[in-house]
Amino acid sequence: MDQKLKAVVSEADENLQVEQPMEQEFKRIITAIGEDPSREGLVDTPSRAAKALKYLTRGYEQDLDTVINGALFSSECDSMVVVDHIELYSLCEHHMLPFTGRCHIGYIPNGKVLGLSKLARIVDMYARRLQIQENLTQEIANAIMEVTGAKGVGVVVEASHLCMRMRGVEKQNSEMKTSCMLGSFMKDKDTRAEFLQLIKA
Ligand SMILES: Nc1nc2c(ncn2[C@@H]2O[C@H](COP(=O)(O)OP(=O)(O)OP(=O)(O)O)[C@@H](O)[C@H]2O)c(=O)[nH]1
Ligand SMILES: [Zn+2]
Repeated sequence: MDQKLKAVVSEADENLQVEQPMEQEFKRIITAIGEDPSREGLVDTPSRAAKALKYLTRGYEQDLDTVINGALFSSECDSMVVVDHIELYSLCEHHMLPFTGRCHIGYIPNGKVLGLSKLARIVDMYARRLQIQENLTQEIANAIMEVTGAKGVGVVVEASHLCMRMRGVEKQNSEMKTSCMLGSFMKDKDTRAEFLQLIKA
């Protein structure tokens, strides 16, 4: 490639980088809040912020099949399996501010158990999207039911929302607790009680 063409291609590359839509939007936001996006400390901020937001919402690029990666194993186990205190980081869909907390999962297998880490990966896949906590809880439970065909699934999420702490009503200590019980966890109160007891312990 001759020098002139190289220069044109390199300039086009630069423009392409600058014109990444999310970066452009962050530049506009920085301007809208009264800051100068060209000042030294902020020059790279639009691209950093875009990268961070893409990371925080990477769940949109994932699907259940890829996340599970075939880690579903035959098992005779028909007792409750509980994995608790799976930390979660999400963004509330109303303010796009973080909510963070823990997810507790229980299920009763029906011939198949799921790779342990995959429960946490399912939580992440749905948490790393714009969410409300109620839907997040339900989506996690439905996914586990769909993938394992379990006799029952229970999911409890406890989370603290920055939109309630840093702004708005500014309540620092309240947590939202949501649950979704499916199959035997819904129908059988002893199963539900066993699950709730296990996650309390
Ligand atoms: N149910 C539910 N509500 C949420 C969640 N995250 C944020 N919210 C609420 O969404 C509501 C949005 O209410 P609006 O009145 O439209 O927005 P707002 O003026 O910013 O509300 P305030 O937060 O009360 O200042 C607020 O009550 C938030 O607390 C969530 O995960 N679940
Ligand atoms: Zn919010």
